Amino acid sequence: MNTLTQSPVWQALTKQRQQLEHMSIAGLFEQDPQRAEKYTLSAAGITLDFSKHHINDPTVSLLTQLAQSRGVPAAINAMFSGEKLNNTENRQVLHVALRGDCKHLPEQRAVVRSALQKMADFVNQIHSGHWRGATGERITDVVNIGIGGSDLGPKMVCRALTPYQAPTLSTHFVSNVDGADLSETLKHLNPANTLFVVASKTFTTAETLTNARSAQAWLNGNLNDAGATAQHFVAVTSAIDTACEFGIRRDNIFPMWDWVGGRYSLWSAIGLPIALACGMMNFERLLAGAARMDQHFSDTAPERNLPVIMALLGVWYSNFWGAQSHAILPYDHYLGEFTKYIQQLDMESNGKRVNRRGDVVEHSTGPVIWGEVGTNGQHSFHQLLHQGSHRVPVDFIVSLASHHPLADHHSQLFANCLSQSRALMLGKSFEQAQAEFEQMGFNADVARTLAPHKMMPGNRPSSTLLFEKLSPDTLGALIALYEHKVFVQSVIWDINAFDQWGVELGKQLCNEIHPALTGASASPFDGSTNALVARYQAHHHTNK
Ligand SMILES: O=P(O)(O)OC[C@H]1O[C@H](O)[C@H](O)[C@@H](O)[C@@H]1O
Repeated sequence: MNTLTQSPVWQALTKQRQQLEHMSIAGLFEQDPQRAEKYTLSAAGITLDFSKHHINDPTVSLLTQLAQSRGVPAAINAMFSGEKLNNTENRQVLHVALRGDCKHLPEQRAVVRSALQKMADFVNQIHSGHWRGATGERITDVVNIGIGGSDLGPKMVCRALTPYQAPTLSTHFVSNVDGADLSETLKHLNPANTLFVVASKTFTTAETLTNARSAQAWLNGNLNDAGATAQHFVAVTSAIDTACEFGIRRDNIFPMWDWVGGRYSLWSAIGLPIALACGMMNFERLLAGAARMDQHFSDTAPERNLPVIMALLGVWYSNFWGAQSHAILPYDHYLGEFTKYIQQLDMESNGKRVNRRGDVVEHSTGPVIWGEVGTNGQHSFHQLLHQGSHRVPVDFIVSLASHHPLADHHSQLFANCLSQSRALMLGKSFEQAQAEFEQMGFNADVARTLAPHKMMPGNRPSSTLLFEKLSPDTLGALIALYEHKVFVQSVIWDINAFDQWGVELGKQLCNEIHPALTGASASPFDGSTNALVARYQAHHHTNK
């Protein structure tokens, strides 16, 4: 069998790139008046305009052929049927069962339904004030202690759904082992009104356990009650016995399963802070929005399939245009944590260098994901997007209506978003730049000298994702869209998107270095590490 890069479709795409290199995106619009309409798709309340890309009909046709030839439709079917796609950990990949009917997965649906009921009962107890802290007071603050997938998803969604939050309950997120994170959070809180959610699929993550122990000491110390954990701590984990050993009551433990990956888990009880903050009804709307995107993904042909198209565009730029990064720029204050969330989703899933059989791949895989909300980024890194030497495809994300129709803020925001994608595409010619300098009063020689600095090459690609208003349903669909995009790319690259062995070595080494810092063990490391350990020891010795 041909390797991926030797396959006829790959070779044809390489030729396509050579042809399109000489055509500007703006020129493609002139050639085809139907272009915007043709390259716009909608599903589950989300519209994707992918017309501002280096593509034409033959490109789209070849890219969808690539998806077919790599078995994307069969892989989608395999995921929804519960096949063990996570081959290195021998696990199913069933985050879709957390939010859809999945009639053929009755076992998973039954446990999911019972977990949702347990969440609903708990949310009701907290909201109604039936659940009280150890001193009899109501809970007013929830602190989620978790990291990675047990933090980024619920944190991102809670911020995104701020307009849906109940005013009587505040949510806080502590993830970093840096004591500043926990201390800065707790200093504003009253232990009598505080509930901790310890979120850890494995219940072995060092940062989470360290933070949870310190939170427990703060609670018990302040309430002068060694038994306060029972009313102030709940856990979400698949390691129920370990959580019990920590002191959390078995009744107060919400389940997780090995068929849900950490970075795909916000739909499970890991989403408890979302349900507490926004109510169970809004949590279920989030699930329903994701389920609508799941249905579109599983039922739609590749050329009309939003996640597949987004995945193929990513492959097109990573593998054929040499793009090493991808910017995600939400023009939405509430999506302030969205790019960080997608960073874990994409980079932990597709940041791999071997295929499913362990052979080193001969092409690039997942890009560096980065970005920030607009318009803030415009006054920071957009300079590089417009004139830098890197090729960075962009996703712009924007809503038609704001939760805050304040004067003309939203029309300004929307106009800025459209201006950026247009500026990236059109650029500014040398002549335009020179003429602008002459209009400013510079003579022709000076204007010519300055013009290269103002000139912008343009022809830089972007997609625009549009929806009516940021609601739980829309957000659910948007997240599911990116999940599936990442999955499709992994299928095309033949990598396992569901393990993360690359994070393990750092953890192992930390277990060796940490005791050396306190002198509890020797320091047999490399010269640099030994010297840095010695500096740490010297500092702590002299400051004793
Ligand atoms: O939920 P936990 O088991 O505590 O895991 C938290 C996180 O840490 C790990 O190191 C992985 O890199 C992440 O994928 C995971 O989400």
